[in-house]
Amino acid sequence: MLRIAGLHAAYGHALALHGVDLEVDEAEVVCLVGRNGVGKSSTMRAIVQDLIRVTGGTVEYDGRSLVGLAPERVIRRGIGYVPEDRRVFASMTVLENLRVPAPKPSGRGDDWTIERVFELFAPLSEYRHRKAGVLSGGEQQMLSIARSLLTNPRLLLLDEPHEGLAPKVADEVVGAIVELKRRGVSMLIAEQSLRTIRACADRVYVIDRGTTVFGGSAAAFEADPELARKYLTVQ
Ligand SMILES: Nc1ncnc2c1ncn2[C@@H]1O[C@H](COP(=O)(O)OP(=O)(O)OP(=O)(O)O)[C@@H](O)[C@H]1O
Repeated sequence: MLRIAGLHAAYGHALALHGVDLEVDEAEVVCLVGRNGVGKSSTMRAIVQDLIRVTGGTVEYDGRSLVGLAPERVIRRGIGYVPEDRRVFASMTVLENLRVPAPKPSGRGDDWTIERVFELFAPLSEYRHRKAGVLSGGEQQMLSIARSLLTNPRLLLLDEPHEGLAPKVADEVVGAIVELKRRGVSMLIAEQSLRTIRACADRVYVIDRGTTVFGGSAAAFEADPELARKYLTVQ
């Protein structure tokens, strides 16, 4: 469904990506790994056309190019994006945050509703009238994912969903990712650890200094411990 080939992208004149190749197929979980600053977030931004400018290569979703679209049009095509900084509205309650996205019917008859996202993320249900700004990092992460689900994405981009979370909370987020996979949501997840790869990845791409240096099955990635040693921060 998502095909990126020979992607080059820049912030102003500063080239951040020069040769990213990756694919995500229907119902697949794909992990994008690499150390700090190698271009994982930039790749996600180049998909949603946010902040960064594509200067070469192709980014196609369902066979059509995303390059040059406004970010909201990319989202309307069925791509959900949960950035690293989560971007919840701190002064609004959990419920008010969840009422922000304009619902887009999926046409598949299994649309997400606020009550369904509360089933997936029980703490959000409990804190529905609390201001988002006082939630823990893990709860804000859940809120950001929940809000994105309400647009009924077929593909969800998660940028380092465990960043800064305590191990137990990170496990809860992984649990939700596994459940989303079970429900057929395709995901591209930026990662610096083996946690999600072990829990649910089908495929892994490694980025180093703006270029894809490995692409293969999660089993092939795990079979070569040198890859994790060289390109992951947490093993
Ligand atoms: N808004 C920006 N303006 C200019 N350069 C940027 C911007 N964001 C990132 N960069 C640069 O782009 C390169 C790739 O950064 P990117 O954030 O994509 O890496 P990353 O793999 O996601 O790492 P991290 O985990 O630190 O976010 C880095 O050299 C970074 O300094």
